[in-house]
Amino acid sequence: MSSIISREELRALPLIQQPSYPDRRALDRTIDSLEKLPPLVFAGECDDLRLKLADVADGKAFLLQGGDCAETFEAVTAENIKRKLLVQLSMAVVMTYAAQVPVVKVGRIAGQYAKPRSKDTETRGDVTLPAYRGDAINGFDFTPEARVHNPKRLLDVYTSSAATLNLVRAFVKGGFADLRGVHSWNSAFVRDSEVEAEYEDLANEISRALAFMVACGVQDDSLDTVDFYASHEALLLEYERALTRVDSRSQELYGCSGHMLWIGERTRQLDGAHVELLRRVRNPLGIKLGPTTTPEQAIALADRLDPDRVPGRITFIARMGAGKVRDVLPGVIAGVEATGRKVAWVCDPMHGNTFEAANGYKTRSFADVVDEVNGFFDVHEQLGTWPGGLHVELTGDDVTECVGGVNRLSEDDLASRYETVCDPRLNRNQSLELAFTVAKRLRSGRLRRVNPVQQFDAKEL
Ligand SMILES: O=C[C@H](O)[C@H](O)COP(=O)(O)O
Ligand SMILES: C=C(OP(=O)(O)O)C(=O)O
Repeated sequence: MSSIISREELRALPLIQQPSYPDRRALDRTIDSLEKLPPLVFAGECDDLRLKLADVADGKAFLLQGGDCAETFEAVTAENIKRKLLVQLSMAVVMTYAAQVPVVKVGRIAGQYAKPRSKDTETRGDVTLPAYRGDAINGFDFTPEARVHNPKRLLDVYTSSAATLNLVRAFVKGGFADLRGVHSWNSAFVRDSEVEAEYEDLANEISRALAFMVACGVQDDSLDTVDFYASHEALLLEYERALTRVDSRSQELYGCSGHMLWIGERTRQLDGAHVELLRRVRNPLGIKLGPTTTPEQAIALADRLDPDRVPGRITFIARMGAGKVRDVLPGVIAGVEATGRKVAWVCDPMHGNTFEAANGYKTRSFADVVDEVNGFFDVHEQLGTWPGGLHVELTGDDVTECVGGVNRLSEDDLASRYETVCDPRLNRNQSLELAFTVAKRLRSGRLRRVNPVQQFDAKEL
């Protein structure tokens, strides 16, 4: 059984991508407060998600993990939370119905407030200031005051995450996610594209199928609610350590800041502090794998973080880029599979496909995103392994941050609604379009070999 790492032990480890607080005593006071606060999630919920991810690893379910690149405190409003949920529920229903595979729903939500950055500073004209590292650390405004690293923000992360989780739980358990409302999930938006028409057709089909079930006397309460889990990058070691708790049932440790925690591409060093912290907790873990990943690295990470090979513990999130996925991913998958270990393989088609547009906006092309997703499916088809899921930066809003997609956004369009504080997200239409792309690949691939009726579980809709 693992023990909670002490503050001193943690601070002695090789730390990267961490804030540099000018006032260490203020940090300690904040950590004292966080340690006393209740956990944000219950260990049993983390176990439930781990079991569902074991099904993903086993080829029996598909993971949809999505949300903002960086959440902000300002955006914690009922309307924003509702829209984030709606886009993910809509995507999940597209994939579930079209592909007839249960979709495990996990948000990049209620904790995604810290960002690793390529550079410590940002320069505008002749002014250079600390880079914005997420609301957990400093402010987005380009002023010296806002950019100071302030530990008190960690308490705002806690309260914002708690408020978000509270509403998410109320929505998904309180009738908002009732499948019979599938039409209304998108009705708040103007219907202006082919992808929305495609969604409307699918919603009609689902409504007819439900009416048919009712006519046959099938009344299933499990259609009323869904399970929706929270995840974020466990980047801020002081915060994650302070929210580590002992589960009273099992005496095991859990990271209680979110159900699923992931380790980023920049902080997955085998002997680094992030791996050390997360190896001690029992949550399901994501590990980002970029284009330089070797099979040996992936195997070593899995062995270190999951020596007991607990089903559902490890999700490898490949973010290799459209140009590399077909070359690099097969060796990594083959290497890990050859050890006999079962992990969930998930595609993040965002982080390997970022570029700067001619007008200076950081963007991604929807065509590259689709190409990486297709590459991911191609690789799994060739290897006979299960393409277990999708990890995307997205929003339910009609922003203009990624070029292309059904509305054919150009680089000139980016300025009109570029709202992300870090990386560009798919907007609502691009997200739905991607869901249809994935659904088609799922339907035409692995599902040819299984009996869809055996896979169908109404609870997972
Ligand atoms: O989301 C991922 C990283 O935080 C982000 O891509 C870093 O962006 P940068 O290269 O602009 O620092
Ligand atoms: C920083 C992120 O990704 P990566 O570690 O893959 O760059 C992220 O998903 O927010």
